[in-house]
Amino acid sequence: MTKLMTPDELEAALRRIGAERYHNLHPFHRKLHGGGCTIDQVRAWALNRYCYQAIIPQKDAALMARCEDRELRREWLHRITDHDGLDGNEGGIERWLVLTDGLGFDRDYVVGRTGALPATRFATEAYLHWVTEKSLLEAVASSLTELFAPKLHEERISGMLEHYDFIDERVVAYFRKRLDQAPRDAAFALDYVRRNARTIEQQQASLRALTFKTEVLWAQLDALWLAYVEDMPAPGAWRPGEGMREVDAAA
Ligand SMILES: O=C(O)c1cc(C(=O)O)c2c(n1)C(=O)C(=O)c1cc(C(=O)O)[nH]c1-2
Repeated sequence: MTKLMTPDELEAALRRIGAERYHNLHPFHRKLHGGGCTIDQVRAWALNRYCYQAIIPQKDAALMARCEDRELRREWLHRITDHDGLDGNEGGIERWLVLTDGLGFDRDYVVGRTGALPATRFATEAYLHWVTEKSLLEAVASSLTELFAPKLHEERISGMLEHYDFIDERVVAYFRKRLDQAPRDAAFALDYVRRNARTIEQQQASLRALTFKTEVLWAQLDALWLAYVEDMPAPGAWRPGEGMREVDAAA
């Protein structure tokens, strides 16, 4: 029978979900970080992943819109500016576009998302809907995949710099920045869930939220694999050569 957990037991159960389900385990990531991707597979990944980047500040705004606790809003606010930028800070979305620039994409094509796989759009939109519709606790818990992100980002930075001559420091800047941002955000969210999941139902809902989020991430990589490793892109999805800046397309 499910029993009430102590905060430490709850944290251990959350971390187990990460150990078993986080997308660092996905074969596409192993291929990407190990140097096994072609430049077009890296392009497909960066183009699709833009959809995730774009939805993050929207889901953070949705979370804040339903939040009556001023302290929580104050703490959550910087997540939006981390991505959208403010004043002198260019923001994570801009840094992501530096990555897609480095891969030769036309910015309007990336931002327009018309070349993204349908499954990528559905998965990222599902995250926004989840945060909009579920309890605040579940919305916060769904961000906890970030507990596991820094290790993955480190692997990505070193693996991609080592294996691909088209990747340099400028284009991995997005991930370097997340190495500072993600641990701070994840520590806050973890503490929030530890303190606020006080009933069996709340604890189980928090675990389900984190599981759901690992599925949002996993489904995106399944779709990439099918489309660009197995060569089955959906009709209308990006094909190599499309959406490039003219100078790169001609090169
Ligand atoms: O590259 C990755 O594997 C990865 C994963 C995740 C994640 O685990 O959700 C995030 C990010 N990156 C990321 O860059 C990011 O800004 C971010 C925000 C969030 C969130 O749920 O609020 N997750 C993630």
